[in-house]
Amino acid sequence: MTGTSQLVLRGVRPYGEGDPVDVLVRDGVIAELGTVDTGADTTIDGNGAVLLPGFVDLHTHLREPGREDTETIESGSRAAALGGYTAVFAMANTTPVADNALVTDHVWRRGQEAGLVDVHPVGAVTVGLDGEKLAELGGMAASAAGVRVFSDDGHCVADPLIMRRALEYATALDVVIAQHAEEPRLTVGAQAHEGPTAARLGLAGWPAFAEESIVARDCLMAGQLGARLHVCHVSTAGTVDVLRWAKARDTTAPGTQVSAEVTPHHLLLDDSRLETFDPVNKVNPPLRTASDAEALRAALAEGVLDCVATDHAPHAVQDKDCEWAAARPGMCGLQTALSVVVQTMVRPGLLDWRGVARVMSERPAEIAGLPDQGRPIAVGEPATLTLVDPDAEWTVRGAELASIAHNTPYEGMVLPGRVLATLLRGNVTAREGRAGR
Ligand SMILES: NC(=O)N[C@@H](CC(=O)O)C(=O)O
Ligand SMILES: [Zn+2]
Ligand SMILES: [Zn+2]
Repeated sequence: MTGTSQLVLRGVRPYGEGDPVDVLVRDGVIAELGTVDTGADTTIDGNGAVLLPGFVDLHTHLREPGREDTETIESGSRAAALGGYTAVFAMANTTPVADNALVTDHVWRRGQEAGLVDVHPVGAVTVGLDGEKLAELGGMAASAAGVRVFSDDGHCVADPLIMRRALEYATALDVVIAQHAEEPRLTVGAQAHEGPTAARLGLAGWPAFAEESIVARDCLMAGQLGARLHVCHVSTAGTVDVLRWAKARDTTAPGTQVSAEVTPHHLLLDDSRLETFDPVNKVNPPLRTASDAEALRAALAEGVLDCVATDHAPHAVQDKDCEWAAARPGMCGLQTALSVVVQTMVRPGLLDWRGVARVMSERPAEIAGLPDQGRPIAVGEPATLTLVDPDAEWTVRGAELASIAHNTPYEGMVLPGRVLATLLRGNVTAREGRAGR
């Protein structure tokens, strides 16, 4: 599908607003918006579908290098394009760990070769994710990949002095530290959200305050150091309270010091799903209570939570289809994220399509400092776009997803909202359920 110099989207509604218009794309850029009489090499009929800026995922696990049996940069890129994404941030917990420029440049280059989505490597904060020695953040930031986000995700940067140093380096380099907030001393052997459900099922608890205490500590440090902190996969109502407080006391431009993401699964699911003991529901941080999920939805609508990030975490059958305690935490999310957002936020009236553009595209692009993503839909802007049928419903089938692993907690669920097409700088990267160029 590549090589198209001129393409028309017919009858689409930017941000779901107003009457349908046509969009002429020439050489990767939006050339006309309105009624387009020009012919084109490719025409996509929108039939009134919603046009949004391409989605940006700040948190995805692509598993290459090391676990290509579960996901590769190529297969994950297909899943991303099909999910409406035009940029993803690939977490550093690979084998080898992405804690140096050799690995991050490799990930970047493989992403460019696949060419379906911009794959931005996340650099590790500490060598080997061991939490003890800072990685060479400057080397990764200055390399071809130009790493802008650093995280030990999968692990918490628990040592406060290491975290302090990381925040200081991040300020000097103008990059962001994304923290997986989990006080490890409070989650030894933890299997599920600490509460009545875990107690009844006999699963060791992962208390809410193991997350909240780290978020509070890190917000205090970021505030006093003037550093930028991004909080990964917020899962509790208490963390929302801490973030609301931290954002209110930010004396620089609001929202510059601390930002936060929420996953689709923490918006939709809760720990009542654990009754079946199906490890497909095992994830880190764990599914919390229904009232936590409600607080997360309200906070996303309010802006206390900045964006949605998938934490797409593919795992092999043998690592998921086993007894609960032995199963790896994590769930696939790239192809279902938009639908879960439509289900939990758009249908109940918590977000309109402008709001979806904000939480799925504009804010994540801002947080990571991507200049050409999350842009307005306007003449002269890059044609990096996602076309969504808001009324379509579909049944999730793990086996039909583009990821190599199939661990989805939404198996058999009927979800609303479907990605019709994804464009990356004018190239059609997904269309009618097929990814490619
Ligand atoms: N979320 C998860 O449950 N798992 C992630 C690691 C992480 O995001 O902490 C993974 O790499 O599988
Ligand atoms: Zn994590
Ligand atoms: Zn993760």
